[in-house]
Amino acid sequence: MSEFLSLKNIEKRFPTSGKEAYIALTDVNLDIKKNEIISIIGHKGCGKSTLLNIILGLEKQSQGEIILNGNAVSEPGPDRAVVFQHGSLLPWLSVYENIEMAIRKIMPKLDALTLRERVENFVSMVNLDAAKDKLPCDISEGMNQRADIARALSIEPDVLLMDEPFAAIDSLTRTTLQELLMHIQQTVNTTMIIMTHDIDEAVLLSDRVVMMTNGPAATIGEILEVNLERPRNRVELQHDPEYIRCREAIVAFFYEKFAKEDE
Ligand SMILES: Nc1ncnc2c1ncn2[C@@H]1O[C@H](COP(=O)(O)OP(=O)(O)OP(=O)(O)O)[C@@H](O)[C@H]1O
Repeated sequence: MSEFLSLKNIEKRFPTSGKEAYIALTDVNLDIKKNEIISIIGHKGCGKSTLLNIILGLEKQSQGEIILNGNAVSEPGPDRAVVFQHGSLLPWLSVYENIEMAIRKIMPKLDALTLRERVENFVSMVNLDAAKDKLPCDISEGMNQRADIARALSIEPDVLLMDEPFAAIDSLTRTTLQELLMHIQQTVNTTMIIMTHDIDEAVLLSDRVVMMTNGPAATIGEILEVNLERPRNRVELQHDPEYIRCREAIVAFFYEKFAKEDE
């Protein structure tokens, strides 16, 4: 694995009504390898979404740079796809049409047969064959997230960014979605960056867990390697010493070193 996404000295300041700007992020440095799966975990307000928007090119950092495949990121591009907490499918298009439209935009020259095969392949990847002709409003929130993941992956991005993708989903469905994502991680070659609040989710899904300190001026506090083989089985992991070690390290970071009062 070679390093291909680097966050170098990222700082983000937001203007305020006063004289001083609000420093949301400072001195964020991270090298991510191709096909690596990273979770970024932190208390509310530590700047996860801000960092995600900077990597996507939707927000400009105040200092530093993001290098992807040797180039500085300055705007959004098809090499980065995103799944947000609340799905972002176009409500007037079916699941199939949403995925089809995403592919058409990036690969306008695909012939009709290849396009159809490609859409159906991604529909199947997230087990939505039976619901492919439904509108987003006629399927559950979990199915919307599955469709959104399929749509994001269908353009074959180099990096898939996910902003608390399962946070709005009930816990049993969330488990199913995490299982599905683990299966997808085994089948596609895409670097993934998952923003989350959920300790078990971070350990289960990731190769490394990046722990953010609290804001203002949040930064990376610790990085934890998760040395668990894949495929991973969540039930067996409950007794795995490495899983327990990772969990304890994250709990210690967030509840001892960087505890946060309820606001
Ligand atoms: N446009 C903005 N203007 C001013 N301050 C902002 C702006 N966007 C974010 N912030 C502040 O920057 C900090 C980081 O916000 P951000 O939304 O990135 O955190 P987060 O970790 O994603 O939070 P959450 O877990 O609640 O989604 C917060 O204190 C927030 O209030």
